Amino acid sequence: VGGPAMLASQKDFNNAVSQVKLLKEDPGNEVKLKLYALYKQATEGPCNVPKPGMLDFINKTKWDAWNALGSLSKEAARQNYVDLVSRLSASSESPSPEAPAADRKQPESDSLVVTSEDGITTIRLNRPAKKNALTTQMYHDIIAALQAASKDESAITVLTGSGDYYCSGNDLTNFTHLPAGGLEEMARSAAALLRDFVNCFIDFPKPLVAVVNGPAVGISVTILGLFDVVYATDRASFHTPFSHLGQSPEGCSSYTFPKIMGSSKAAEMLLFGKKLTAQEACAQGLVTEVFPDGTFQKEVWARLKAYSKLPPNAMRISKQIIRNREKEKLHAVNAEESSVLRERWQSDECMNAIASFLSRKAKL
Ligand SMILES: CCCCCCCCCCC/C=C/C(=O)SCCNC(=O)CCNC(=O)[C@H](O)C(C)(C)COP(=O)(O)OP(=O)(O)OC[C@H]1O[C@@H](n2cnc3c(N)ncnc32)[C@H](O)[C@@H]1OP(=O)(O)O
Repeated sequence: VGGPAMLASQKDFNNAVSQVKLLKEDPGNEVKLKLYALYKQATEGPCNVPKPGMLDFINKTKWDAWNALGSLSKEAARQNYVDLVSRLSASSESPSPEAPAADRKQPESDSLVVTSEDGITTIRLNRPAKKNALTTQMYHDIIAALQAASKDESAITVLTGSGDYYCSGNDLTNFTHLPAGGLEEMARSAAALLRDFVNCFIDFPKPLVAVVNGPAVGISVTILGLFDVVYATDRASFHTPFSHLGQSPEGCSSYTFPKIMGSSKAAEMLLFGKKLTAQEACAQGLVTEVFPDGTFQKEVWARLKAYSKLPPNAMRISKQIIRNREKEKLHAVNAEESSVLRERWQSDECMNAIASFLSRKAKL
């Protein structure tokens, strides 16, 4: 993964502040409140003034919006302000401001489709012929999509798959393109990518929902412990065959799974690769709710559309309260899991398992 994207400069910010005054359309109170909060955060940092009294309604609303930005850095607030103003300027000139993901940098390949509609940003794995196995490019594109979604106007972000599978995990051919530095270099760069990828889920600030439209394997299962809600079709299954592949758990599952389902159920999945049905995963607490396949899409999207109308700041803040105290621990777990896998990927056990799959001798 390349370095962080360049953040907006003070000059960009000043230009955006002037641009706001030239907007042709009134952006409405909610957006004005967001602009106010980002401006305060960008210029003064985290909210540091006493909360106005209950009856001072206007100032209290402004204070709440500023305070909701928590410890967002001045630089990130400046960038968010510039992004918001540039979207507002574009939409006041464009005839179709609601065009899905119009202002979003689209993924590099068609294997990932990102859309924004009805307050929901949807990241769809779109490689159905390969059961949505994750290529190296897809990891990069998902990272970029999550970073964009964390700053966009949507209230909720969803990850789902196209076709009959949710995701068959890491594309095992990722390990067949040996770089000049050989196996060691490949394992090093895979571990760095894995770590960045999982960090994005740990840090994601808005409600994150998995719409599991079919069987899920490997890393697509382990990261579910970092989602806020997981809806599954009754056709889904949940499989983490790490020992079969000579690998070890990732996605913080070595920590989240024992916490969610207790250590012996977690061990059955993570050590012995026991595949869970959707109902079993729900009973273990990994899945929030299971729906009949025939009505899955209709029921889930109707529910998500209703949830996306809830006040977005309240949802963000509630997520922060629920997740923040765990973040440091999760980052440490992610670092450890990635470094253990770096060694595993150089082992004979792992190489033989991958070779077996690729030569069509083994399937899960
Ligand atoms: C140097 C940088 C590298 C960066 C890498 C980043 C590293 C991060 C890695 C994090 C660690 C992740 C771990 C995991 O996710 S472990 C799990 C890995 N997944 C698997 O082992 C699944 C393998 N697939 C199967 O067993 C079966 O395909 C499956 C049971 C999923 C479906 O079986 P079914 O019979 O229904 O369908 P097919 O097998 O015919 O599949 C259709 C085609 O899709 C291809 N396929 C499916 N899954 C994968 C996969 N994971 N990797 C590669 N290819 C996959 C399959 O080969 C078929 O292709 P063809 O039609 O061409 O034959």
